[in-house]
Amino acid sequence: MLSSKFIHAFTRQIYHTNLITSATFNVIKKHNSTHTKNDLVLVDVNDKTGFSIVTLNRPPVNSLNLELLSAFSSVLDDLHKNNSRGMILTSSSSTVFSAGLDINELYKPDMDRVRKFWTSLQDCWIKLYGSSFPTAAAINGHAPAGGCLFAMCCEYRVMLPKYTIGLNETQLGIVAPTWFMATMKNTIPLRQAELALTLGKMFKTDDALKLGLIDEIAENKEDAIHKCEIFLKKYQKIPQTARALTKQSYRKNDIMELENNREADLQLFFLAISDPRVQSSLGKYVAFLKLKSRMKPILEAVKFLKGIFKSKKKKN
Ligand SMILES: CCCCCC/C=C\CC(=O)SCCNC(=O)CCNC(=O)[C@H](O)C(C)(C)COP(=O)(O)OP(=O)(O)OC[C@H]1O[C@@H](n2cnc3c(N)ncnc32)[C@H](O)[C@@H]1OP(=O)(O)O
Repeated sequence: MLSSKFIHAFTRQIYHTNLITSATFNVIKKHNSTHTKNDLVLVDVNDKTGFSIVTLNRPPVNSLNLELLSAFSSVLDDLHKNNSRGMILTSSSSTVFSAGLDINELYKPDMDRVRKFWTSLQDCWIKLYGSSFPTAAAINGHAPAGGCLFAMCCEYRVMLPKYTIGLNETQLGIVAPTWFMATMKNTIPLRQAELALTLGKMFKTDDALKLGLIDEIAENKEDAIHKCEIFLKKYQKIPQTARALTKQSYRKNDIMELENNREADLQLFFLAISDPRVQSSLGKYVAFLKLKSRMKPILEAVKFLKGIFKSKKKKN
């Protein structure tokens, strides 16, 4: 049975897709520009196609903190209100799509802030996974955990070579929420999803393609965006309402599961982050990331010297 909340959402959806006229959309087209949401999320509407390129812009790695999630949630609202023709999600970093949740929000959290943080994450997932407009991800860098989640929420994924993507939570000693798992189950075969989730596996671009976790590989960011546009254009001939309702029907059980249990999900999250073992795992992980970051110049120097040594050996 559909909850009354969801039926309302559907009715609203029909209202939006049918009754928001193209005149509304033209207003946006006329004022076509790059909008910013505190600079953390950039929105660029393409005049010709009507597609919005939404760029996550929180250097260095687009880790999802409360402010970034709030800005993204508000962008998703705007796209919905403006009856967007389609969205392409990407990143301003040249090597990272998104590093997932900001570990600093989870490690020794302030309880008031972390409540808002988790609620914002729930909001973003519900809005993105259930969006009325079609979505594609141009994955121009690594996409672990929450980064992979947002990419999987989109209906199409194009990724650049030699990066990694996956839900790696178990490797951090944490459990991905059921709605993260549901999103993966909607993307790759069930058995593969179970293995990927329990192993916390990160897939290289080629393997992600074989698995169906991504749909295409692109040469560079521009090519990825172009491929996403080709995908979105396929919907131009399909009546909007039929497309939107079909997508939402397909995803409604997962969405309703969270919609109906948001407080319980929040309490489960509180329970997890209050567990000393989880805090200890997160503490070690924060330290590991910091050490890895500091070691980078040394590792790069070693790599450089190895290269020189190899080429000298070849000459001899
Ligand atoms: C607890 C209850 C249950 C909750 C359920 C939670 C569900 C989802 C959880 C998550 O999403 S947890 C996040 C998981 N993310 C990761 O494991 C990714 C970690 N990061 C990386 O692997 C790498 O940073 C990268 C993304 C591959 C990029 O590598 P690169 O070499 O380009 O950059 P780094 O030098 O590693 O990092 C730069 C800088 O960013 C900091 N940082 C990286 N990731 C995060 C993060 N997720 N949160 C916060 N900060 C992050 C890293 O420490 C460096 O900082 P500085 O030391 O330079 O200050």
